Amino acid sequence: MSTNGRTLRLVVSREKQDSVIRGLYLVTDGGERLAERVEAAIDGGARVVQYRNKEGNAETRLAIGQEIRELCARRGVPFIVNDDLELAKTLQADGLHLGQEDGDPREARRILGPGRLIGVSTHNLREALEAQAAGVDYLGFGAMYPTSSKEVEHLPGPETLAAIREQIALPIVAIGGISRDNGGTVIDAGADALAVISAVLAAPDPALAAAELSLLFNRRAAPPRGSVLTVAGSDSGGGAGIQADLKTITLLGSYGASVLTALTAQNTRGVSGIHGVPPGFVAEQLDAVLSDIPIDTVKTGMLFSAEIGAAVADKLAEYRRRITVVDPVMVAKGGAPLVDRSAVGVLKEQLLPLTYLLTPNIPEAERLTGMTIADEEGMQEAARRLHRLGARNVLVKGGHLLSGDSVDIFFDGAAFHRYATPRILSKNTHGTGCTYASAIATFLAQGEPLREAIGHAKQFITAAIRLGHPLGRGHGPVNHIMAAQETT
Ligand SMILES: Cc1ncc(COP(=O)(O)OP(=O)(O)O)c(N)n1
Ligand SMILES: Cc1nc(C(=O)O)sc1CCOP(=O)(O)O
Ligand SMILES: [Mg+2]
Repeated sequence: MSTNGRTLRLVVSREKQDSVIRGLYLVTDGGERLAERVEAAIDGGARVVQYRNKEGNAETRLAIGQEIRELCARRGVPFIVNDDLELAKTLQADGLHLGQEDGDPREARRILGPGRLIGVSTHNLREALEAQAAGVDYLGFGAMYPTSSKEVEHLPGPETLAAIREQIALPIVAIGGISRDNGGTVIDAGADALAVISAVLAAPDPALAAAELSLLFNRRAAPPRGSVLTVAGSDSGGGAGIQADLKTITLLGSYGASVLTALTAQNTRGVSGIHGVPPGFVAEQLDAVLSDIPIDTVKTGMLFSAEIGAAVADKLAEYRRRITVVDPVMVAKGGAPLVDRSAVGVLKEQLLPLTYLLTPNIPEAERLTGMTIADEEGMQEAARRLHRLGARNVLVKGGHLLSGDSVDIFFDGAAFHRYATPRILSKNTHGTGCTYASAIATFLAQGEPLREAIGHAKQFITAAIRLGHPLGRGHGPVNHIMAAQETT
């Protein structure tokens, strides 16, 4: 592997835990702007790139291969060629991937020489054991699910992967129909890497798609699993804000870091004073954390002013944070305003386009859209409008609608999903929104796909309200610790 002109020999280890074959393994498609999309996927977290080109003449395949080869060398990402041993040699690839009909891996190893990665496509235990005996460095195994990217003859699925896992010591790269919603299941079945074409390269934002898939591997991390940065205000009463966020993140099993945007003198009865943190110091806190600590997801709460909102948006963009849950805090439980009018404008113009999931309650959704929301249909329309304003995904929380179950409406730009739990009548609901959004950010950081993370967080917040603290003379806090014990 050559990087910046220096030639670094790729250290190939066949020990599974030391192998570079892990995480998101991107396989190229035949589309336009391939290098641009591959680089975006690398930005998002792709750790290996396989150049797979079944079309075009030799000259075209070589030219495109050279472009991707140079990109991978520049970014320090292993570059593997599919099918074609000669092309792998010409491009000085870091490895070669062979199908069952693409030649003998032993011969490929002899010709490519030591220190190159050799992988073989397998579809059942016999093929897997044969490849392992032939001394390859990793196995492809598929297809996991039906796919439109290839005519597959075999569909062993994650169940068969789980069944062969214990007999295979090599890294297993699962492939076929893998997406953000099913990738977790494939990892749980034993895959060390997810090979993906269309879920990343055909996505409107390949970097975000790669980030979502890469995050799934935190399912395997040791505790504290995943890291969450909360950017919010301090609630001296401890029930909401940074305090609620860090309790939630920690009690659910992740690592929490925090950036303060404001100090509030607050208790269960309301807010008696607010001091905003100087925007430049909010930016300085964000630099301190994001320049040093590997943060998986970000959750924002009270931003207080337009200047602070702009500083947060600038830093999220600068550090390319893609998985950000934005809880558009506007009013405290007791009715005190927590943002000024200009802050709402910055939230809409600068923060929403950087938002992975927006979690407004009804009043916040009404303020952001100018609508009046009286029922689920209104919630759906609000979600559509907020998605059009730039939020990738929207969860409109129905807690303020006073009838029936507590229903939240999710929209991802294509489909709606309804989360309903029994409504719990309690006055001890201080910090509900902060806690819910932090729980979603935490479960995302732990490698749960978005819709699963929301459902898990909905169960958690419902328990936290049900077990709420009758603390103080006003709205008591939800019960983070007992809810965590019940839902983790
Ligand atoms: C990791 C990985 N697994 C499987 C494949 C499939 O390769 P392909 O050349 O498309 O088909 P076969 O030759 O294996 O039948 C792959 N490219 N990468
Ligand atoms: C290239 C390939 N090989 C498979 C196998 O089962 O060996 S499935 C497949 C297609 C993978 O594309 P997508 O991520 O778009 O489903
Ligand atoms: Mg092949």
